[in-house]
Amino acid sequence: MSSSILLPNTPEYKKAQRQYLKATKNRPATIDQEWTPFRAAEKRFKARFPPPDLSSVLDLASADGSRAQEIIDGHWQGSPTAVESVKLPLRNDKRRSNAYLIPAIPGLVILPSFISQDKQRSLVRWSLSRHARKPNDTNLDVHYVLPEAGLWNSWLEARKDPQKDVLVQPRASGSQPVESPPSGPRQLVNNEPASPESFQAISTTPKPPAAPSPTVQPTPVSSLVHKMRWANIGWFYHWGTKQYDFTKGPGTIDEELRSVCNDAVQAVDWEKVHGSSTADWGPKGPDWQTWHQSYEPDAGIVNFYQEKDTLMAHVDRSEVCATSPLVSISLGNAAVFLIGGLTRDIEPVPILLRSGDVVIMSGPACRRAYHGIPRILEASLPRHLRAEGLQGDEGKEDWKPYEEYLETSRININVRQVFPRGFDPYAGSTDS
Ligand SMILES: O=C(O)CCC(=O)C(=O)O
Ligand SMILES: [Fe+2]
Repeated sequence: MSSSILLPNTPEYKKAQRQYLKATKNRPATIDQEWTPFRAAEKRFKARFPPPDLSSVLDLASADGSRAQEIIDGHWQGSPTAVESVKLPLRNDKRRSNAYLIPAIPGLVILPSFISQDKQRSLVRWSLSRHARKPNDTNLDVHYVLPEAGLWNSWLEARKDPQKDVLVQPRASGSQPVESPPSGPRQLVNNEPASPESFQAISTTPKPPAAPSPTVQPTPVSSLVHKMRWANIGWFYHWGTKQYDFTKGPGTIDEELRSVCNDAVQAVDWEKVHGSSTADWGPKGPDWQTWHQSYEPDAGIVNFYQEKDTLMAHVDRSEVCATSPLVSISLGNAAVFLIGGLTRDIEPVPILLRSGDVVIMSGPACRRAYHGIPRILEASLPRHLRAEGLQGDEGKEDWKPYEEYLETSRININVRQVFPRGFDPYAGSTDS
């Protein structure tokens, strides 16, 4: 898709207009009155027609002269003043860059362009080639017998030799019996927020494996690669119960990723973020004073978005620690991020996230705030993620498949700390 959808009188714009008129012809005029403010915002930004107006979207990059080219190439632009933000210099930072606090969402910290261009490319490679494969679980594992080398690495081979674009077989095929969910009464999904008190109950809740779909068809590597939606990081997440499955062990956290997340948490002066907090931090009180020592990521997810994908409003409440920093890294195409409050009835704040931006969600108010991604901003891939943007010839050919994939994608690496300081999951208690 090209950026011409933004220009009236282009064939793309007119086509989107026709599709819109057709789709909305029979829609009752009052339909939007039933939507919560969060839902209404999602609808607004998701719309293909008219293309969303981003003037209400906070775009911190547009106040940064060093990102001017990135904004021009990325087509879409918000406003650096659309939402009130407060500049906070980073600690021990030679580049003299800043974090930004959003007073409407206490505990939300944005670090624009925190990840260098080199590091962005390295994290893209890590996500696709090294991480989204065994032993890490992906959305496709339950349904397909994925290639041993990992789907992405098989795709790299298939690009060079079409003979290698083999059919990936469904799990529920041939003589294999289809696994069915355990018999007996259906388990209610307990989506109560996790906490140290509920840890025992969470650990012992049965977590039956999901059943492979009996309807999926053998699918070539070349098309399955675009169906990858997520890959698990660290502690194993059980989607059926929306709880971590601690019986499967802690998994590993990649050292490069751990160090990026740690750098981000160390760069923030937490006293300035939470020093005057009046929020309820739970029975043990605020813990932000220890984050520079105690922050230790141990779980998370890599999200792979294709252009039309969205992530609906949700709260990540499965972590036993409900306050520690959640570090979220944006790579590839830009997106609109919405974050509101404890219910969907609170009007969310829209924020434009570009490749290399880091968002930290911390403290009780922010970690329990509804948030989501209603829009991937198509055609916004920055030049430094294109082969032509690489210095010299070295690595250009090698980068091409990543560029091609990113052209229509966004990757988000969302990293969490499940346990509070001093909590021993095997003893099931906190030292105090
Ligand atoms: O893609 C993003 O920026 C947010 C992802 C997210 O909220 C999540 O994975 O829980
Ligand atoms: Fe989330």
